[in-house]
Amino acid sequence: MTVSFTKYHGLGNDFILIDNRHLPQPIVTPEQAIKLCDRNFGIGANGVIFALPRQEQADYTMRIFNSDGSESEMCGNGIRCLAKFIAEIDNDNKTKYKIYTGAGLLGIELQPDGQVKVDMGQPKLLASEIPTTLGNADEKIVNQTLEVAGKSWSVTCVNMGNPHCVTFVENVADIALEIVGPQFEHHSVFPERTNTEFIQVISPNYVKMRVWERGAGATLACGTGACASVVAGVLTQRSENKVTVELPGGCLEIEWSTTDQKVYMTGPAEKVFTGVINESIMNL
Ligand SMILES: N[C@@H](CCC[C@H](N)C(=O)O)C(=O)O
Repeated sequence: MTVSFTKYHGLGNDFILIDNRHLPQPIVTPEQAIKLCDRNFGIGANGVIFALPRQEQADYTMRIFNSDGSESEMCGNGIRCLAKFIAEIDNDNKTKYKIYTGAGLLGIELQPDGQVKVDMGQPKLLASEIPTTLGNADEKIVNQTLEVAGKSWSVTCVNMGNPHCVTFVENVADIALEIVGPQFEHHSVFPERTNTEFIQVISPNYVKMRVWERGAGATLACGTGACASVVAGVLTQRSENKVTVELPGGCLEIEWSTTDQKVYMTGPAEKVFTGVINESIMNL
């Protein structure tokens, strides 16, 4: 069995895109995804994304496996890459798509300057929705204390389809990501693990972010994480609702709309190369 793929990235958060239009289930298994994401023995990526047949009123369904083989409900940088990939394989002049994800039906717009704008939906904020056992199930987790790696952190939790734990710090450069990141990810208060964002507020509409992703580790950018961070910034009165988020891979423009309470993300997505996966890798 041979499988064709296209490699894309959104601010250095990189993905293997698979045309899965003919089948409702991913044609690559989680075990194969781990191998494909390996930077030495595979193609190298933070995850594998599938363009699956439509569901409900969507044009397509998106699914994503992280580089550790776990599945996520949603991926912000990935959905921008998927939109460009779909435009390429459909080869039409459409600029608007509806994509069904684990966060529901999301609207995407390819903009004339090459950027992609995504309606990321409304954030979920209750502890039971994150999910986290920090605090009561029916309350928001805002500025709550969490002990991680022998230190007390003030955290705010946001679900953007996937779980996020946001913490504001003096200087993101000081965070020992490889040490604290895994301890947040696997903390017992997060039954489905968590993505963790470390945020330094430069001004009310400009923040710096570093991220430790569930199932992928330190990445150069995380779209859902940038959205969660702006929501957390508003909830804790540290930022405005329209913010430039600077990540190691570049900047995303995020707005938490006061009109429809949805989060809007605008950023780039770039094709890198196409290829065919060797049969021996698929057979593991
Ligand atoms: N990088 C992504 C998020 C990918 C999924 C995440 N690791 C998870 O398991 O929830 C983004 O850009 O949002």
